[in-house]
Formats: sequence, C-alpha cells, structure tokens
Amino acid sequence: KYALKDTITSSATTVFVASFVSLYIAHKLYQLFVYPRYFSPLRHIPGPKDHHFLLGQAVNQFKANSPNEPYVSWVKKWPNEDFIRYLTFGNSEALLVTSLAAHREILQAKCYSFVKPPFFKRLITDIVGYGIVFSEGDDHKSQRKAFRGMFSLGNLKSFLPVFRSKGEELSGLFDRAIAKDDGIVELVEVYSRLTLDIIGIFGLGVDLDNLSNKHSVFHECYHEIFDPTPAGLVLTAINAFVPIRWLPVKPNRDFIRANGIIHSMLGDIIKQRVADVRTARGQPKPDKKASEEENSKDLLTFMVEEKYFAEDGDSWSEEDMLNQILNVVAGGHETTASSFVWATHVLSTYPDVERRLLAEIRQLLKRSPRPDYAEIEGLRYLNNFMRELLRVHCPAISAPREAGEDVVIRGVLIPKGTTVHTMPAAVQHNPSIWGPNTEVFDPDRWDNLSGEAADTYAFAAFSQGPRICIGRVFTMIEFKAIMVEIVSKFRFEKVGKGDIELINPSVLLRPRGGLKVKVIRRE
Ligand code: HEM
Repeated sequence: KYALKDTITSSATTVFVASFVSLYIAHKLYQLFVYPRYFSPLRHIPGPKDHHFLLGQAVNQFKANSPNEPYVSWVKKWPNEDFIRYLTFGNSEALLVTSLAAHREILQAKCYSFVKPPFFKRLITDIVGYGIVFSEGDDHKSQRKAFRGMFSLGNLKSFLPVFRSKGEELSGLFDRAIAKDDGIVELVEVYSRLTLDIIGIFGLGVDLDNLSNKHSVFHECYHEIFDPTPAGLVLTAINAFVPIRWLPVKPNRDFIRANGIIHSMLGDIIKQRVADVRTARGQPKPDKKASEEENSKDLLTFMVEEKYFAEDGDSWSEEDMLNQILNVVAGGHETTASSFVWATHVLSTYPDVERRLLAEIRQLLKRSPRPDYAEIEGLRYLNNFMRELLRVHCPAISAPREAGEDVVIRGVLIPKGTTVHTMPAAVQHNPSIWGPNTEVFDPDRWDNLSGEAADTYAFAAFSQGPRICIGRVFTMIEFKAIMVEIVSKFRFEKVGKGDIELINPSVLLRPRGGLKVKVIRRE
C-alpha cells in the first residue's frame, strides 16, 4: 500500500518538475525567438537584421572599430526615423533614439518615465557610487535642486584661478618633457592627472597633486579601478549579474584594495570637513562684505553646510556625501580629460584650425594678459572649436535608459523594460541634421547653423532635459581656460603615422594604448 503511494507521489513530482522545466524552456524560447519576431509592438520599426541568433548586435558591437561605429552606420541608413530597433543580448529588444523630436519627448517631456538601466547601475555603482547619477524621479529633482547653488555660474566662475594655475602647472610639465624626453608626451595619462586634480579641488577643496607627483596614491587607485586588466574587466561585468567580488583572485584583491583606499581617503577628508564646519558654525559670522569676497566654495564644504547640517529634516549623511563626491569625480574627470586629448589631436592634425585659434588667443592675451571669465567667453573661434570638438569627438558614448513603465513616444508604444539608447554620436553624426559632411571638423559650421542643426537638441554631448550634465558649464570654463594657456605656449606634432585605434567597447571615446604627441615651445 505504502509502496504504491510512494510511487504515485514520486511520479507526480516528476510530472510536476518536468512540466515546470518544459514551460520554462517554452517561455524562454518564446521570448528569444517568437516574441521579438512576431508579437512585439516594436517589430515594425526599421533596424539592422544582421544579428547573432542569441547575442543580437552585441557581436557586431564588439567587432566594430569604435564604440560609436555600428550605431552611426545605422543612423546614416535610416536618418529620418524616430527610432532604430535592434536586438541585443538574449535577443532582447533595444531602441536607438534617432529623431530630435523623439529625444525631446524622452529626455524632457517624459524624462521620469525612463530610468537608468538596472544592469548599468549594478555594473558601475561599486565604482562611482549612488548619488545624483543614479537617483530617480522626485529624489533626482530634489538632489538637482540641492546642487543649484554649487553649480551656479557665479560659483563656477570663481574657479577660474584654479584652472589657470593648473594650466600653468601643465605648461611646466610640458617644458620638462621637452627638456628630458624630446617633448614626447602621452596625453591620456597627463590629462587624466590634470582633470583629477581640478575635480579634486572643485569637489573636495583639496589639491590631490596628481599632475606633478607621479606616484600619487589617489591617481594610482583611480587608474586601477577605471582601467582594470582584461581579467578585471570580465570580473566587473560578471559581478553585475552574480556577486563575485569575494572570490580570492588578484583582480578582485586589486579592486577591493584600490576602492578601499579611495573610500578611506575621501571618508577622512569628509570627516575632517564636517568637524571644520562644525567649529566654524560656533564662531561669529564674518560680516557680509567679507563673505562676498570669499573665494570659491568646493562641493564638499557646500554639502556639509547646506545638507549635512540641513535644518529642514532633509539632511545628507557622510556616506551620502561620499557617494555624491564619487559621482562628480567619475562624471567630471575622464570625460574632460578625453576632450583635452581630442583637442590636442585636432591641433596636431588641422594646421589651419590651430593657426586661427592661436591668432584669436594671442590677440586676447595682448589686450589682457590674465583674461577674466567674460573675456575668455568672448573668444568666438574657441567657443566654436569646443562645440565642434564635442560634436565630432564626443567623450561620452551613451546615456542609456530603460522604460520604467509602458510609455508612448511619437506614437510608438514602448513596453516597460525596453532599453532605450540615447547616443550623442547618433545625433551629432546624423546627416539629416548636420548635413553630408558630419565627419569633417569645421568650427565655422557653428556660425551658420540652420534647419535642425540649430535646434538645441542637435547638440547632444551633455544630453538634454532635467538630467542634462550638471557639470557642463564647469567643464566649458575649464576647457577654455586651459586651451588659452597651452595653445599660446605650445604647438603639437603627431608622433609616427598618427593612426589611432579606439577602445571598444567603452563608455568613453578613448584611444587604445594612449596617444603620444611631440610638444614644442612656441618662439
Ligand atoms: C566634456 C565633459 C563632459 C561630458 C561630455 C559630460 C557628459 C555627460 C552626459 C552625457 C550626462 C548625462 C548622462 C545620463 O543622463 O545618462 C552627464 C551627466 C552628469 N555629469 Fe557630465 N559630462 C562632462 C563633464 C562633467 C563634469 C566636469 C562634471 C562635474 C563637475 C559632470 C558631472 C555630471 C553629473 C553629476 C551628471 C549626472 C546629472 C544628473 O543625472 O542629473 N560632468 N554628463
């Protein structure tokens, strides 16, 4: 009797497990091969069909010469669509946003219907922290509001002396390279140190001294985290799906050590600042005139004063501030460094552009040897040069999103969970917006913008809408001030044939193995 009962129970279990597994497999097969092809509401949107049967376009993306390449080639094929549809890992559907009208709806009108993709979050929050970059909805609105004063033009302008003195330090470094190494300089490393110093002063009020001190611990740790070995890169990618940082292998140990040092250095600075501000709050306030004459205020002091000691109940902890600092350092360091790398490359490539830039800068310096913000802003050609640089060689590759709910954009129903990809290069190299010569570096085009190119959304380097780059004005002042310094003193020559291979895949536009130029002092 019992044997029969056992047999029935075990057969029922087998049937149950087998049905469950079959249903799961059927569901997966449906998701992989049937839904995208026959049922998805997005299936009629044009897009590339040369995808791998399981990995979608990921294979073509990995094989491309640049992280922008496949996307830009699709935009050139379908320049007037609102979206281009493609398949990615596991045949999941993704949309590349193409028209300016679709960008406007996604980035502005329905900004908060989209979220940062959870996968992207898992991939990089270990490195860049939570904070404003990964906040959503009302939380994001309130953090943007909290940063308004810090990123106001008035405060940003007061960092001009910092940019100037770091520019002079950079000139010293170039001079030493001329004396010692025949002027050969590897730009990625140098500009990365320069911009890390500047963002350190802006974010922390501390000179991390990476530019002149070759063995700066901070830069070494940052480098370890942001430029890991191929094995480290693979572990970081896997860790986004399955937590494997505990595995006792070298790349994990290196990552944990470097991340630990950065967190502890920043943690100490934060603690000390909280104590300093607490002490200062106990002292009598300086009179109004004196406080107006105060120098620039760094982000940390600002956060401690306004948010740590907030009296409205919405205060930030030391850890919150650490996350915000990590966000700003990550957002404003290699992006700006990359724009200097490409600017120097352009100067070594287009003699006519360099000649005109130099003439404009020399004229200014003759009139005003230490130009102020308004005078630098008045340099029309430099302004055009910077915008053209960010159009052709845009440092940030993409601003990925995921539909946080079912949402209709330009009449297309985008189901919740769909990846929606906005990419600066897909806008800035679109011939229907920028004309047939999108690859040509031509600063003068900014004097004659017409049609769609005159639309604010045609300039996508910093994204647009409520999540537009909060550091864009900062980076523009920094870029221009440093260009005034180095263009007036040096010229740059290519080393070797000047062929450049790009890192791919990458979140930034960067030359593989760095980029060397020869620096020459002007007469
Ligand atoms: C050439 C230099 C830069 C480029 C090309 C750039 C590009 C961008 C882009 C495209 C975004 C939007 C990302 C998204 O929505 O997914 C962004 C956001 C952001 N950027 Fe920048 N950025 C630059 C410099 C800076 C600097 C200097 C800082 C800090 C001082 C900074 C801090 C941030 C922050 C905190 C965000 C998040 C803003 C938010 O979500 O509200 N960036 N940046």
